[in-house]
Amino acid sequence: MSEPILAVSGLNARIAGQQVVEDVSFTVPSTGVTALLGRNGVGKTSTIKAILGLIDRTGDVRLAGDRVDRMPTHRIVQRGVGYVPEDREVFAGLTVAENLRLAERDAEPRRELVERLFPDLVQRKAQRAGTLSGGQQQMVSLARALLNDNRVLLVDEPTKGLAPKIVGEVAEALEAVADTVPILLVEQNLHVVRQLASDVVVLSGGKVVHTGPAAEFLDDDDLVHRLLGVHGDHAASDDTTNTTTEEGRA
Ligand SMILES: Nc1ncnc2c1ncn2[C@@H]1O[C@H](COP(=O)(O)OP(=O)(O)OP(=O)(O)O)[C@@H](O)[C@H]1O
Repeated sequence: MSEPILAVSGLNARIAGQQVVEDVSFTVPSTGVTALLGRNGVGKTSTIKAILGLIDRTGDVRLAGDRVDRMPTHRIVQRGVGYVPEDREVFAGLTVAENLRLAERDAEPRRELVERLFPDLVQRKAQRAGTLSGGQQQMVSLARALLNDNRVLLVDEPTKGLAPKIVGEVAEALEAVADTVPILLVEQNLHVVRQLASDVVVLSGGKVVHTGPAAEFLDDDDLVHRLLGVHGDHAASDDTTNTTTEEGRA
């Protein structure tokens, strides 16, 4: 197997004096989607922020074998770690085109690729981003990360709060994006995990409690229920597939 694009080892992070990431170790293969799963508040977002140096952390983080854990965030981003944050963070008062232009870091941004994957954004380039739907804002956020020649994308809950039809559209876009760059994906919707992910890393209480192939994990209903508090994605009812429901919200 080729070298992982991202290797996290013994990662620890604290927020406001509380340890939110504890001795976390996992790898992200150089192709495909790796899903970072867990109930609400287990430290998924904090793990991503710790990798990026957005919160204080200790531990070993390697990008294609090179240590990046002592670098400030902007250097890590320059090295090719793209971040699509949970709240999308589009500039509401700027147009779609302006939002995209601001994100261009490389001398030769991949505009054709973005236009091919997000034709709707081309149609809406003069529209102010604040007037877009949640799904469209998510596309802007993904497109911004894709403009640059990133080596890995960290994508945090891209389908959160979106209507089911739009969830499908965002998942399709992610699938196309994943053909061009490996992704570490925080995702609560297990249908989306099933569709996209080859591997899963499951957190509980800031620690890794399971890693392995995605299909194997999702097929193990008892394990899914124990670790996520929901039933697997092949269970009968749709509303049992999102870990923000049921005990997952505890
Ligand atoms: N700014 C903050 N101040 C204090 N505590 C925080 C802050 N951000 C996160 N936490 C705490 O850190 C822990 C981990 O939060 P984190 O957002 O990483 O979890 P998560 O798994 O991403 O959750 P969710 O699924 O709800 O997004 C939680 O206990 C949370 O309450």
